[in-house]
Amino acid sequence: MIPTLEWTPEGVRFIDQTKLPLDEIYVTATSYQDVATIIRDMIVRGAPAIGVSAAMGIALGVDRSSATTLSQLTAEVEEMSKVLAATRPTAVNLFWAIDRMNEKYKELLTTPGVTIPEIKAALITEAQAMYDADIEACKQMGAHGATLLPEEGTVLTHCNAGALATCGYGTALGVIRAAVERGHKIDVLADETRPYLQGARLTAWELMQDNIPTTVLCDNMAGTLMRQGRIQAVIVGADRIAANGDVANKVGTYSVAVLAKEHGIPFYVAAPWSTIDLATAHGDQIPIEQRSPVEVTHSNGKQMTPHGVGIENPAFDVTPAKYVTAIITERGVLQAPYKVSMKEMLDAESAVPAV
Ligand SMILES: CSC[C@H]1O[C@H](OP(=O)(O)O)[C@H](O)[C@@H]1O
Repeated sequence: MIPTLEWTPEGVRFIDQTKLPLDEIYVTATSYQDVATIIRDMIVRGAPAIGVSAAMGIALGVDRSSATTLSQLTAEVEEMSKVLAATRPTAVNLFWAIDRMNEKYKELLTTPGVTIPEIKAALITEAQAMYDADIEACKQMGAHGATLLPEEGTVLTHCNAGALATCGYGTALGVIRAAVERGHKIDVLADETRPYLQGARLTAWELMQDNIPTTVLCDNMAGTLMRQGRIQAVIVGADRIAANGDVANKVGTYSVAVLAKEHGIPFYVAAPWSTIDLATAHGDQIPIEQRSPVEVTHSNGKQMTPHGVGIENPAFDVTPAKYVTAIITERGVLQAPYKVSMKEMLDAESAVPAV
């Protein structure tokens, strides 16, 4: 399994995704501030991965704390949570994970006579449980979604929703992996996904590790290949799914979804339940991260645009629910049009049975 991140006695170790695909370099965070920098600089990225990273960041910060009283420690946990929550605004998994660690901390405080060492150990256990749960959820997602993919055919994906975006198995790429493990003969078209090139650098690298045939496309090629009948399905990840089923994902996803609809190609979203955000009514309310213009003006440190030209660099876009064929979760497949609302499904703690 690809070691996207892991808890070690020295700290939280990450594969440096800015160095892939040519160099496999690891960095170890020894403070929660290190983890925040690693998330902000996209050394680790991907909604589920940054959520668990933040959880481990809080566990690390508490583990390294020199607080001698619970009130000191509480103030420190509040500060860590604020710093980690400020790293990136779109992926709801980040905030879900930080909230879960805070809920665990508050629960621990209600334990009579709880000691700081006991709290330290319990938060490490909680973060590691989230890590294990992510891998299990991705494998369940894979099992539910595999049947939706062609027995034999070409699947397009956008960005990287793979092992490198999670704790090691992937959401969209997890469904592809599961289908291949079940004998489907699938080859993958990976959008390069400018400007950060998650597809060209990360999806291509990780699928080649699994010997899954992969071809990299420029982001302007999918429409033509769809018109030529060369794509049988599209599957992507998500950073936040609003209560009405609108999906925020890497910029360019909306264009692919509209093209898929136009060509009658199924468009699947694979995401854990922790990506569904009932507090956000519809997609236009999802905060879209605006990243540095340098990511667009430069490639490998070489400037490609004239000095002073205007630059747009939204990191995500929103795909309205009407373009989504189904949302694949660890609890089943939510087939559009949704028979019940996301809220009813979450309340029911169960999803529509897998197709
Ligand atoms: C499994 S969700 C991965 C999701 O996160 C990516 O964004 P980023 O690389 O900026 O963190 C992209 O939206 C992927 O679909």
